[in-house]
Amino acid sequence: MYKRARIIYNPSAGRELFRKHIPSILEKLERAGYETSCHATTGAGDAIRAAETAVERRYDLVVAAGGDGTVNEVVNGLAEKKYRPQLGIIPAGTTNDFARALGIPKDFEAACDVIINGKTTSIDVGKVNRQYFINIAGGGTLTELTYEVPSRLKTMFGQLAYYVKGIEKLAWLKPTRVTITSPKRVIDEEIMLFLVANSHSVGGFEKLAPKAVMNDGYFDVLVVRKTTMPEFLKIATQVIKGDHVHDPRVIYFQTAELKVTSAYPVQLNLDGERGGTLPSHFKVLHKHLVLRTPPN
Ligand SMILES: Nc1ncnc2c1ncn2[C@@H]1O[C@H](COP(=O)(O)OP(=O)(O)OP(=O)(O)O)[C@@H](O)[C@H]1O
Repeated sequence: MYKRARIIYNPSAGRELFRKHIPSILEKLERAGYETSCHATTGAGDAIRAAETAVERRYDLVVAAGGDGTVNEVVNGLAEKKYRPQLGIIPAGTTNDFARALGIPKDFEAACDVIINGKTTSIDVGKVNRQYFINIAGGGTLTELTYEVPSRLKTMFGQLAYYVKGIEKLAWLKPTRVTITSPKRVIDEEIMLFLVANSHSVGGFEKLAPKAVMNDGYFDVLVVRKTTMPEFLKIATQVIKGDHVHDPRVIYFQTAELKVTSAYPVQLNLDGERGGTLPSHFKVLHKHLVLRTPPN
């Protein structure tokens, strides 16, 4: 019996280089025994629909080729369904945090080899209200910076655009009072931001949530309490080594479930994309998706 693979790619992702590699990627997958077809996404939300269609058509494998935004949309198209094809990732975006956390190579061909020859790993998926995330969710003023960089600017300057915009945005970071309720603890105070991580690698920081494991059934929650801006910047510099989790202004814990509410309109960010506003109910869906990952 032959197998079928659907490549869902974002032609505008990253430096728009993926399209040129399609013939060789198709060849590789066909040689590995997959009858393969492609879907080029047309705009926001299209990868969700494409993934839903791949479920209906009973594909064995869905390959998400793009950045974290595309991977997030594909996950949103698969996560709700009873039958879920396996997921492969080709990191073709500006930000490929999730692929990096999994150790998937940046080279398209090498990433395709991982899909073909790698192992299958069941990983947790985060559910927040009616949406899903695979890498990280966050709330607070700082997390708004990711969607304020126009797409063209990102194509030209890549990651650099984030940092320039990020520095500008830091001045706008405002503490907000939120209530975070998990089975073991309640936090009710003014905070700078909160992060709910499934993996340890976010925004190029390998140790943002140092204890996070993608299939342990838990989120790693990081809360930065109200601080002054110089203090906040000091915490930010500690992130490089993972020392921030020991800072008294940082709360770090693991939980499979939490609720976050606020009397103020706090924006949510899911895998770098806009995710609505609080209140939010976060739940781990343990080992919910099967991914193709590098052998070690
Ligand atoms: N054909 C298209 N043209 C423009 N935008 C698109 C197209 N297809 C999808 N998109 C949008 O592009 C967004 C970003 O995609 P993706 O993450 O794959 O790339 P990226 O280069 O890493 O960008 P980002 O860093 O913003 O995530 C997606 O959320 C999607 O809504």
